Amino acid sequence: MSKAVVFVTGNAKKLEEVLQIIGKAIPLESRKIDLPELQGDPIEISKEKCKLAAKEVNGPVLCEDTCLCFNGLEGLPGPYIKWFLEKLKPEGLYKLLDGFPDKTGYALCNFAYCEGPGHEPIVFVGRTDGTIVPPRGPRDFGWDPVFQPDGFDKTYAELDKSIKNQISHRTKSLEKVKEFFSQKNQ
Ligand SMILES: O=P(O)(O)OP(=O)(O)OP(=O)(O)OC[C@H]1O[C@@H](n2cnc3c(O)ncnc32)[C@H](O)[C@@H]1O
Ligand SMILES: [Mg+2]
Repeated sequence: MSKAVVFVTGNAKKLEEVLQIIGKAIPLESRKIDLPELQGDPIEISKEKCKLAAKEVNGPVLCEDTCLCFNGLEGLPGPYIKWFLEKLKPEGLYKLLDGFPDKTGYALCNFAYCEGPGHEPIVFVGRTDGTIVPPRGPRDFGWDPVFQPDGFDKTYAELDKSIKNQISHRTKSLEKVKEFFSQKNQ
């Protein structure tokens, strides 16, 4: 019998969303491990992160790395959003764009799957475009208060969770992950 896939993250809110989105489509175990915050290209970061996770778990793993990219800043903060958010808080993220007329941006979620140590990870990209706005809504998950997805007049934080989970960067990436597992298990 194949080993269960372990989803590795140190972020409880991420895990909560992942479980809501995938339901029973993929039987997952989760493991709370704080993986290093790597630098570089988002795809490469998620691959390297996944290799480290596979080593820790010594078996098949899924992990993901999330970016918030500002078009006015050529894609930054991107994979460094965690530190920007931690230091500047949601207000400061919006203020970063002072002097930059383009307030558009996108949320990126790159899931990566690795069969185990020594295997090359596969990456599944999910992207949702939107606008960076002054913070509105609850503050319980990251930069949700400053991201207003295209086609909505509410931020991720203000939207019902069920709506966020229909349109989010994470959902789009996980749709590809689900497709991959359904092919794999045929
Ligand atoms: O252990 P991992 O999975 O790496 O968890 P993390 O919290 O370190 O997550 P990332 O390295 O992917 O950094 C992404 C940052 O963006 C935040 N974040 C991730 N997904 C988000 C979402 O859907 N909405 C708002 N903020 C999000 C998260 O809290 C981090 O501050
Ligand atoms: Mg991280």
